[in-house]
Amino acid sequence: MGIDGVIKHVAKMSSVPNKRIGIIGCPFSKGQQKRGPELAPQESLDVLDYGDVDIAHRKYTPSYPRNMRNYGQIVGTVVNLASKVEEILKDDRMVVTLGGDHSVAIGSIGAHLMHNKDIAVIWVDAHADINTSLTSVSGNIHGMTVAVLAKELESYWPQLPGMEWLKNKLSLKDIVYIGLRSIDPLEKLIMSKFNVHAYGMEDIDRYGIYDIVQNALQYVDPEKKKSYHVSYDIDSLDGLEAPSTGTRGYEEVSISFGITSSKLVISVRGGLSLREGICILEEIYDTGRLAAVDLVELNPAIGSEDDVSKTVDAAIQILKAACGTVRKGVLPNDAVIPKP
Ligand SMILES: NC(=[NH2+])NCCC[C@H](N)C(=O)O
Repeated sequence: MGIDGVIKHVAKMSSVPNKRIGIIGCPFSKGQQKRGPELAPQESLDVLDYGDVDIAHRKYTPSYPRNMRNYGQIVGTVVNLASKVEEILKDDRMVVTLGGDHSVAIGSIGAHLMHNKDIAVIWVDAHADINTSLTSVSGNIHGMTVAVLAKELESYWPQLPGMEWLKNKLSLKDIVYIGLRSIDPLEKLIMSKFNVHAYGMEDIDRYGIYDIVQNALQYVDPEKKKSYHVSYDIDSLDGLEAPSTGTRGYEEVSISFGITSSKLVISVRGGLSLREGICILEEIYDTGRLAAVDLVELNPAIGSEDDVSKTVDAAIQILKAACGTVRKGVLPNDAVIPKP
C-alpha cells in the first residue's frame, strides 16, 4: 500500500475524529535530483480527495535564477498546488498535502499565508531547507523552501520570476524547527543572524519530545490564536523507521590537526523515533488549530518493498495523529456494548 492507500486507510478508520479533511497529491520531485518522491501520492487517504496537482513542465529560460534546478517546473507546479490548497481551506477543511519533495511546501504554505496571514509553521525535518540560491551547494530547491517563503530573506535573493503571487511572506519569527540534524554551515549562519527558533535532535535527547513541542508552540504562538501548518519531512524520522527517503547532504569530517573537509552522505542517522513523530502531531492536533499538514519526501523508489511499506506505514501513523487519532483509543459515537 502506498500513500493512496494511506489516505483511504485513514479515512475509513472510525477512530479518526477529524472528518473534515481535504487531501491533495503533489507528485513533484524536481526540487531534488532523485526519481521517486513523485510516485508517493499515486499510491496514497480519501476523506475528500481533491486529486493531484497538475505538474508544470516549463523549460529553462535565461531569466531564471542560477543554481536553482528545475526552476520553471517548480514555479509552475507550486502555483497550481497553491490554488488547490486555498480551495480546501475555503471549504473549511484541514489540508493534507502529500508530496512530492519539500519544495511543494512553497505552494502549500504560500496558500495558507494567502488565506490567513496569522499562521505558525512547525517544520519537522532533518534539514532546515533555508538555503538561498547563493548559499546552496546542491542547487536543489527543496533545500531552499523556507528561504523562498521568508520575508526577512527577500533581499538575499536575485529576482525570482513567477513567485510574485507570494505576496504574504512568512516571518522567520513564525516558524519553529523540530528534529534538525543536518544543517549546512551557511544555513546555520542565516538561522543565527535571524534568530530562527530551532530544536535539534540533541534538544530532544535532553528535554524529551513532549516538552519540546510544548515549548515550540509557546514560542511560536504565545497568544494561542494562530493557524498551524505542519510541514513534515519523513526524513526527520530515523532511517530505521522510514528507510524510503533520501537526501544527500554534506557532513564536516575532521581529517587531522583541526583540518576539516566536507563529505557527501546520504540521509543522516540518528533521527526521531516514530513515537516522537506521532507525539508531535498529537500535541499540535490538540490545540484545535491544525489547519494544514504537508507530508513530503517519501520516496517509493528507494529501498526494498519492505522498506517502502515500512515508510508508508510510518506516514500513515503520522497522518492519523494529525487527524486526531488517540493511541489510547477514541470513544465511538452512538455505540453500546452488545449484550447476548
Ligand atoms: N527537504 C530536504 N530533504 N532537504 C535537503 C536539503 C539538503 C541540503 N541542505 C541542500 O540544500 O541541498
